[in-house]
Amino acid sequence: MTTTTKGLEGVVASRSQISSIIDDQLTYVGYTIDDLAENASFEEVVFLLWNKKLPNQKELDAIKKELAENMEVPNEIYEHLKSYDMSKVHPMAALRTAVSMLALYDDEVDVMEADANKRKAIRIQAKIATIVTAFSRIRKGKEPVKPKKDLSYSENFLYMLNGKQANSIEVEAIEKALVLHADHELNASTFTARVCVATLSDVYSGITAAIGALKGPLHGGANEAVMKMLLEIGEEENAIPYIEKKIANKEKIMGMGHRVYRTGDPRAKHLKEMSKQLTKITGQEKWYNMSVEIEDYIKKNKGLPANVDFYSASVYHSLGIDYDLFTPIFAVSRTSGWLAHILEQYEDNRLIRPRAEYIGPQKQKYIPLSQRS
Ligand SMILES: CC(=O)SCCNC(=O)CCNC(=O)[C@H](O)C(C)(C)COP(=O)(O)OP(=O)(O)OC[C@H]1O[C@@H](n2cnc3c(N)ncnc32)[C@H](O)[C@@H]1OP(=O)(O)O
Ligand SMILES: O=C([O-])CC(=O)C(=O)O
Repeated sequence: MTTTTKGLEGVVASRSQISSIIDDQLTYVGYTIDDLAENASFEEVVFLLWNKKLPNQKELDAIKKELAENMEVPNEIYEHLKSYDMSKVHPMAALRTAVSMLALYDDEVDVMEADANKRKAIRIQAKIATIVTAFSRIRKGKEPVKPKKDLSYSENFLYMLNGKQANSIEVEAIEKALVLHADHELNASTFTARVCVATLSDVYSGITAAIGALKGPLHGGANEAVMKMLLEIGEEENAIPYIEKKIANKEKIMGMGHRVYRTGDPRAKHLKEMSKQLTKITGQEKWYNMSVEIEDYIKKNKGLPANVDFYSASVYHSLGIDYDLFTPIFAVSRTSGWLAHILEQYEDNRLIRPRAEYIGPQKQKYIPLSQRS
């Protein structure tokens, strides 16, 4: 064994037909993220990622119907969510547990045939939106709202979150955010999902593991951290002194930098524009202005670009969403990508098992407990 690459940087660990990042351009099955963000619905993207082709009208109607019809979750999940001490539970921890729990109510959980796995994919994608929104309502002392079969995925998400039908601006924003976050090659949580199911473990295990990986602040958890930072800064004039202090203390600025992108994250410009428009509509321009100042400063002084998590923070905040729900919303979207990768992994599976370079002590002699200092 020779080379070790810390963090597996630059290591190509899998082949995939789902999404690519080439020369800082992101595509899903060869369609640019710009094209999809401007034109595609979330359901179209889900179909695309799972079937490697865009749906025709009949296929789109079918997947929309299947998702809407499978959104309800077993009562036991609601009861479990209601049993938590909400002052202590992060929604990503609740989501991780609830998705794992869903497996207990799926009769096909260990049926490993391709068709059964696709049916489970629909059920998980449908139900994850319900779990996130139910958690949010329950902790506010409200009853969960049942999904409506005639609403789209994004409409249902907002309907279940707020208990009323969303306006077109809100739906458009969530739809675009879901499209932008759906897949991203072999990011940490997707790799986690693939490693998990490559043991031939079930789909629910793969998604549960992926949620755990997304939760961390170096990955999906960064969008929540960005909003906390903006709130801590408070006013535009505090932004640069705050950032300068962090940089002087060698702290990282959340939402900045990326393992793969060098010139910029192609999703960030869409979220930046959304942030500009939404903060204007809602009279909260300071979050956008502050974000632009920070982005410019970090680009100039550290050469780092904003990533997908940076402007999504002010987008979700201007929609009135609690900041600890930002990463769960990322998970709702990314579930579509995780599922695509899980299905792809099963199609041509081999156990994923790299090696470690041992750098610990060698040839030690066992010392009996009584002789140890
Ligand atoms: C959806 C997503 O997962 S997108 C990423 C979300 N994560 C974040 O936004 C967290 C902040 N960003 C980071 O921590 C990193 O940029 C990562 C984890 C995204 C990528 O990291 P890596 O490629 O592993 O870079 P690494 O962490 O090794 O940093 C390399 C150098 O850049 C610096 N750096 C990287 N990101 C940042 C940042 N956000 N702020 C300040 N400095 C940074 C590091 O301090 C380090 O500097 P040094 O060489 O002087 O020690
Ligand atoms: O690809 C990565 O490393 C992180 C990322 O941007 C994502 O998962 O969307």
